[in-house]
Amino acid sequence: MMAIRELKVCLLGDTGVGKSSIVCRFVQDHFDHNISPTIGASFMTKTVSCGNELHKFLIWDTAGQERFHSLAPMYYRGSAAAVIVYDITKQDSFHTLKKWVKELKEHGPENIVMAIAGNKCDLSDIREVPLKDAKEYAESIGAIVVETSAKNAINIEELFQGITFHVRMLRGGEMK
Ligand SMILES: Nc1nc2c(ncn2[C@@H]2O[C@H](COP(=O)(O)OP(=O)(O)OP(=O)(O)O)[C@@H](O)[C@H]2O)c(=O)[nH]1
Repeated sequence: MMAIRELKVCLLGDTGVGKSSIVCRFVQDHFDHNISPTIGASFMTKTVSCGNELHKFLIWDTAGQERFHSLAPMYYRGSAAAVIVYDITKQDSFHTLKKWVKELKEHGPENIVMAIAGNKCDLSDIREVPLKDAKEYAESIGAIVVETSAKNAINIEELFQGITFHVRMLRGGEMK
């Protein structure tokens, strides 16, 4: 029998950056132009095989609207990884991302793997955040960084593979 390793991941970031869309693309390989803003948080799972193991992602997709901010600790506590999402066409959302990183560093679990996702890379013609800025920032905080498009299915699998890889390294090759 294959071992199942569970991995709790939460998504954080400004409203409208595409957190739910990233999860929906990853879990259901689907994209919805008319997706509604998340209320509170939503939970989904996806199990992928990796070598001789099964990895079960337990994914908490939080609501980005400011009125739900105080709920976030319930979801990032106990997470092995946080995906912090910004929209490459909105500088403000990159600023919000930095606030989330600060909060995670102050109140999040020690050793949480942070992955920065610059979403909506299909809209690079109206980009406001240069990839270079995101890379420099990610490096300064020891985070993974990737530009994604939930719409066009770009780098979504890679994002979660990167997370698995880094969580594995932190756990000394073992996904417990
Ligand atoms: N062009 C483009 N649009 C996207 C992409 N991802 C999401 N969107 C659109 O952006 C809008 C917001 O997406 P959501 O997934 O609801 O964003 P969210 O971050 O979950 O928002 P909250 O639930 O309010 O926190 C929707 O209209 C999506 O269709 C993408 O990769 N490219």
